[in-house]
Formats: sequence, C-alpha cells, structure tokens
Amino acid sequence: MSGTVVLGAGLGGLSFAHYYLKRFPKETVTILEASERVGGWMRSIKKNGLIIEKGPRSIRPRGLPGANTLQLVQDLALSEQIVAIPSNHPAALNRMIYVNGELHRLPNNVMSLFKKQPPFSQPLYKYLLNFLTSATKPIPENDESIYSFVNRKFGIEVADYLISPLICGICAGDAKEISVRFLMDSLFEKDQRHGTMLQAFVIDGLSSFGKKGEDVPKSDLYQKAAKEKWSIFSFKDGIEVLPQGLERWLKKEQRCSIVLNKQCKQLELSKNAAKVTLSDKSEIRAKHVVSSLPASKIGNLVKKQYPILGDLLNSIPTVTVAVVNLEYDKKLPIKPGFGFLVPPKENLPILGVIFDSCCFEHYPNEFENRTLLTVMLGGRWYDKYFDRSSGDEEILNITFKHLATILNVKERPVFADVSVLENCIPQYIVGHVKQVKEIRKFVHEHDLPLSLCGSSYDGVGINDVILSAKNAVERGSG
Ligand SMILES: Cc1cc2nc3c(=O)[nH]c(=O)nc-3n(C[C@H](O)[C@H](O)[C@H](O)COP(=O)(O)OP(=O)(O)OC[C@H]3O[C@@H](n4cnc5c(N)ncnc54)[C@H](O)[C@@H]3O)c2cc1C
Ligand SMILES: C=Cc1c2[nH]c(c1C)Cc1[nH]c(c(CCC(=O)O)c1C)Cc1[nH]c(c(C)c1CCC(=O)O)Cc1[nH]c(c(C)c1C=C)C2
Repeated sequence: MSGTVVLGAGLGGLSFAHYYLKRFPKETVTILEASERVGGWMRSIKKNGLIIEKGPRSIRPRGLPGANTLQLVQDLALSEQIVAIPSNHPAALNRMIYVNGELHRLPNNVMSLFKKQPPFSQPLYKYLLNFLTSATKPIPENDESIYSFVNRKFGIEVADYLISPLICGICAGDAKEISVRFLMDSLFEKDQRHGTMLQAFVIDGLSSFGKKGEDVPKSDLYQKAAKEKWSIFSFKDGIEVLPQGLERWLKKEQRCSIVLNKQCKQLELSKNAAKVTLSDKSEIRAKHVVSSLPASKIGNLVKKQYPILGDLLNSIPTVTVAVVNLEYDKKLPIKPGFGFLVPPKENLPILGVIFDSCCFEHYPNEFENRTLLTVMLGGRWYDKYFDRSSGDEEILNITFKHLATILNVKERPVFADVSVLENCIPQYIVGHVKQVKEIRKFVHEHDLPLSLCGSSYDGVGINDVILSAKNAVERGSG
C-alpha cells in the first residue's frame, strides 16, 4: 500500500507534498499528474530570451498569504531569481479601465479621491461617504453578490466601473454572481452587524478593519520585500520557476515520486484506505488521497460512491479563458502601466490586456524595442462570444479588431500564440463559503481518507493555493 497519493501536480499538489514531507519526516508521497508536465496553469515559455506567460504572471507579497509564499520561495532557494515591481513603478500605479471608447486610469492615491475622474460622475470621496452612512439591510443566507453589496453601499458606478472589472481581473467572473465574501468578507460582516459603517468604525475601532494580529512569517525575503516596497513579483525565467523549484525540492527529498501522464480515472474511498484507478487501468492502494484537482473533477470521481459529496463539489463552477500572447517588433505608443480591464457593461469579448513589456523589464537589451501584450478573453462570457469550436484564427481576428479600436494598434504582431484554458478559474458564487463548509463536514462525518486543496475552495490566487495546501496538511482530512 502506498502512503499518501496526491492527485494533480499543479501548484496545489506540489505545495501539499512539500509541506507534508516537511511535517512528517518518515512518510512518503506519490503525485499523479494527468499531463506530461508539472505546474498546471503556471506555464512560462522562453522565446528568444523573452518570457511568454500562458497563465498567471504575478504574485502579491502582502498579508499572511503573501508572507507565506515568500517563506516558501526562500526555502526553495529561489530568492535570487525574483524580479519585483516596486509600488512606485508605472505597472503598480497605472491600472486602467476601458469605458465608452476611452481608457481611464483607476484611482491610485488619496488625492485622487477628491477629483472628479471619468467615468465616475462625482469624486470618489462621495461614494465613500455613502459607504460610511448608508443604512444596512439584513441579507438572507448571510451572503449576496459582490455587485449587489457594492451597489448598496457605494453606488452603481463603483459597482460597474471598479468592482465588476476587478472581478474580471481576478477570476474572469461576473460580479453579479460572485459572493461578497470572495473579496469583502469582513466588510460584509460589519455591515450586517452594525447600522452603518460609521457605527462599525466607532464601535469596533479603525484597527479592526485591518488584518490585526496576523502571525506573519517574517523571512529575510519578507523583510526585503517590505523594505523595497514590492507591489508584485515574478521570476527572471517566468512564474513557472515556482512549481519547478518545488519539483526539484521534492525530487531531492527522495520520499516523493511524481508520476506524469497518469490520470486518475476512478476513486474508491473507505474508512482507512483508498483505491485509485489510473488511465492505464493500473490500481494504487493508498492510506490517504489528496485532491488538488478542480472541485468538479474530484466531484465526478467520488459521485458514484458518494452522490451528495459529488453534487456539492460539482456545484463549484469554473470558466474558460482564451489567452493570446502577442509580440510586436517595435515599441507601441501605449501608456506605461499594468494594463487595462474591460467592465462587462461594455459587452466586449475582451476581459483585459496586460502590458507585459512594461511590467517586467527584465528582458535582454536587444528586445528593448519590442512590445509584449497578453490579451485575456471570454471568462464567464466565453460561450456568448465564442464557440467551443472557435479556432485560433477567429480568436486572433477578434483580438486584433479590438486592439485596433482600444489601443489604436493596427499593425500585426511578429508573433502570436493563442491558448484556450478550459475551465481554468473557479467561480466563488453566492453561497460558496457555505458549500465548502458542507463539503468538509461531509468528509469528516464519513471519516473519508480525503483532503482537498487547490484553487477551488479558499482563494483562487497563487498565494491562496499555497496556503490551502499548507492548511490541508495541518487539517489532516477534509
Ligand atoms: C489565465 C490565468 C491567470 C492567472 N493569473 C494569476 C496571477 O497573476 N496571480 C495569481 O496569484 N494567480 C493567478 N492565477 C491563478 C493561479 O494560476 C491558480 O490559482 C493556480 O495555478 C491553481 O493551481 P492548482 O494546483 O489549484 O490547479 P491546477 O493548476 O489546475 O493544477 C491541477 C493539476 O491537476 C492535473 N489533473 C487534472 N485532472 C487530473 C486527474 N484526473 N488525475 C491527475 N491529474 C489531474 C492537471 O493536469 C493540473 O496539472 C491565474 C489563473 C489563470 C487561469
Ligand atoms: C483579465 C483577466 C485576468 C487577469 N488576471 C487574471 C484574470 C482572470 C487572474 C488573476 N489576476 C490576479 C490574481 C490573483 C489574485 C490574488 O488573490 O492575489 C488572479 C487569479 C492578480 C490581479 N490582477 C489584477 C488585480 C487587481 C489583481 C489582484 C491583486 C493585485 O492587486 O495585484 C488586475 C488585472 N488582471 C488582469 C488585468 C489586465 C488587470 C488590470 C489591468 C488580467
């Protein structure tokens, strides 16, 4: 019988194995990965010295999850590989939205709260006043959409032009469906507990709005990030350096085997043991199984044996994003910044565009006169704008058409690459927190030898996924 079997060698599965082997020095782990490589959605392609990111590209160093990632990066001896964007860099300061045919910079400092900045019809401090003084309304089921909360507390313009594009830029989702608890858990709690936010400030105190008392691991790298005021960071050879660093660590450890091209096709769970059946019909018996797969995939694997658990897991939806990487052989006349987002109200297939060559200026000198862009399309609206059969050509033509309108970029790139990332980002829709609680309760009550980690449950970002793996090791099961 094998020890612990981890399904999936994306960031979640690799991180779980890392923390597990550190915590239990005598245990062994087998990681089963369906594809031919580790890293899941984290994929960086080197092309003539340029780094093309097919999925994620930046990590936030802040808060407990950020500090935990920095500790991991340091433990994996990857600190020297970091490229960081400081908070005064244009890529940290300039995030834009495309509204009514124009790009608008989002407010980025206190002073900008007092100026009227289009597309907003009044200075932002007026929305803040509304937030502080508007009376609360009891919300059934203790959850509502983030759009409805922000509309209620700040007003419709903040919901349409700030929150809706932000939700696109984090989970490619519709703010009208995503739970308020995804990003504004503590604000929502306060809103429900007090008559107004102003009362909450007075009664709870200002400090309770921050993350007070967090036990943050203060690694040397964390201190450096704080001193140098990093806004976000990546690695010289791209974000994939992180899963590759974990793979290297695990291989050195010798108590872990990573088996590629092995898809888990069937899973049988009993009280103290599990049977994993693979694509080649071979079987592995394990004392514990850890799933880092998207919830619906593990849902389908357990459905036959535990239909209730299968249904609960299957109710966490995902969306598909088309990622288009473009390289131009000149410096395009675009405003320096991280990029722009398109609010869903604009009814465009584009979710947002990242100005890569502005963000990470670590490319070799000969590429100084080049521009790299990443365009993300579809998300929650993928089926509205594309067919499942839409080919690269169609996606590229749509991309070119909109880049010409929005950025006035009419020339064709010297390199273009399209990837459709099927079901790549989970959607924390209204009721998500309750759903995850029910899932964990079911696993505990049935004493199943199963742990869940990855982006489907406690946060979709890189930091969240690493922390979810660490917490899963601590929890034991569920
Ligand atoms: C386009 C995009 C942009 C993003 N940008 C950012 C960003 O800038 N910053 C940030 O913090 N986060 C970002 N993210 C989020 C981040 O990439 C993810 O949260 C993280 O990579 C998810 O890791 P995971 O291990 O949970 O899942 P995955 O990466 O999906 O890993 C799951 C693994 O399981 C394997 N698998 C599936 N089925 C089976 C099976 N039956 N048997 C065995 N193996 C199986 C898969 O092949 C895969 O390797 C982005 C995500 C996307 C899609
Ligand atoms: C347009 C689509 C997307 C862009 N990035 C993502 C999508 C779906 C995915 C994504 N981006 C971030 C995260 C991690 C969140 C976290 O918890 O750390 C994920 C999963 C980071 C991020 N990107 C933007 C914001 C505001 C954030 C949150 C954290 C931060 O402040 O850095 C903005 C943004 N994302 C995209 C664009 C074009 C854009 C803004 C111009 C692309």
